[in-house]
Amino acid sequence: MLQLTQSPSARVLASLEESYERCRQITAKYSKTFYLGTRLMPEAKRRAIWAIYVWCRRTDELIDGPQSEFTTEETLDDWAAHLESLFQGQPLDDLDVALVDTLQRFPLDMQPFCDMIEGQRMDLHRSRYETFEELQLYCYRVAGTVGLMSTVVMGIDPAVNTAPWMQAQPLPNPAEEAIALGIANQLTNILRDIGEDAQRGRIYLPLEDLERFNYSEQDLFDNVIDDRWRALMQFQIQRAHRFYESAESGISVLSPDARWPVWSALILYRKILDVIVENDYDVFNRRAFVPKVRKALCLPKALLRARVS
Ligand SMILES: CC(C)=CCC/C(C)=C/CC/C(C)=C/CC/C(C)=C/[C@@H]1[C@@H](COP(=O)(O)OP(=O)(O)O)[C@]1(C)CC/C=C(\C)CC/C=C(\C)CCC=C(C)C
Ligand SMILES: Nc1ncnc2c1ncn2[C@@H]1O[C@H](COP(=O)(O)OP(=O)(O)OP(=O)(O)O)[C@@H](O)[C@H]1O
Ligand SMILES: [Mn+2]
Repeated sequence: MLQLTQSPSARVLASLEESYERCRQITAKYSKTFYLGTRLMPEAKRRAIWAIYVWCRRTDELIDGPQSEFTTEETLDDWAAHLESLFQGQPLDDLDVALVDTLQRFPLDMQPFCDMIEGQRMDLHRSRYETFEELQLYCYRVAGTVGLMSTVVMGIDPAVNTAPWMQAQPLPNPAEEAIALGIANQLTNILRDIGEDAQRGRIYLPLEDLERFNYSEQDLFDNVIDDRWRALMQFQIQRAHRFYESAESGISVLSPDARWPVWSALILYRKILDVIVENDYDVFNRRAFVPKVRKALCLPKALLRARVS
């Protein structure tokens, strides 16, 4: 049984190897898609992504996990203080050891980590979003931030800037594209989990969109699947596709050894949208997931995209 919550104690912390190994196991257990993506990366980068994954997962679990009923503003303040300690090079528990090492190896900025904690704070206070603009801020905080963190680890291809007249230019920074991919993933995640979230009284779909399609909150809680719902879902799915599209050009700026992993994660996570359509938009009674074999079949396509673009 993997444990995500740990209390600091006076005992000796895990070794670096043990800590990274636990991060690997947790990533493998919690996210088949992203774990698969990391398996395609060189060792040093994949280990760093596992360490970041675990910190993100632990942050998410404060709000979504089994202990979440005990999470308050203060819990998140403590978690932010814990984060500062990590950035000062001080691990407080076994899982921190890998992240502190990662922070020493890669020039990660603390801001996206803080922003993610603020995203979780939004979940503490609200269960509705009036407009897409409000939802987009939430998506940036809980997922766009992951794009920013991951980009630092994956690195930028120095060859992108090799023309003589460009030599004085700084390396390009595909931050917007990285954020767009995070938002696309989060929108997908929201669509997949509509039923589950409704059971917790949560609606992430912007209320302005529900209104536009003349579909009420009560319809959603009653799991009504009709033409209004299908049209509303098509609209949401199209929006997510647009974010995936705007992320694509950023991948060719990344270090070549990161392109296949990111294309794979993009294609596989995006496929969840296709499965929702195949399930006739029933996100209430069926969980949209991409079967293992179908995932494997996508990998050559991702490799091709990574090579040609
Ligand atoms: C292959 C690769 C680089 C992956 C990055 C893996 C990573 C560090 C993921 C962290 C995920 C995490 C636990 C975030 C906490 C908040 C949260 C839960 C966000 C949702 C993830 C869903 O994960 P999952 O399907 O396991 O969720 P369930 O528990 O099943 O509900 C999110 C949907 C956000 C994921 C966002 C990303 C992975 C960012 C993607 C962007 C990049 C990798 C940047 C690429 C760069 C350019 C230039 C395009
Ligand atoms: N149809 C399903 N019904 C119920 N539970 C499922 C179903 N499909 C998957 N699960 C379980 O739900 C959890 C999350 O499923 P999911 O398909 O999202 O896998 P994942 O590991 O999170 O991968 P991904 O990164 O692709 O989201 C997994 O533990 C999985 O065993
Ligand atoms: Mn998942």
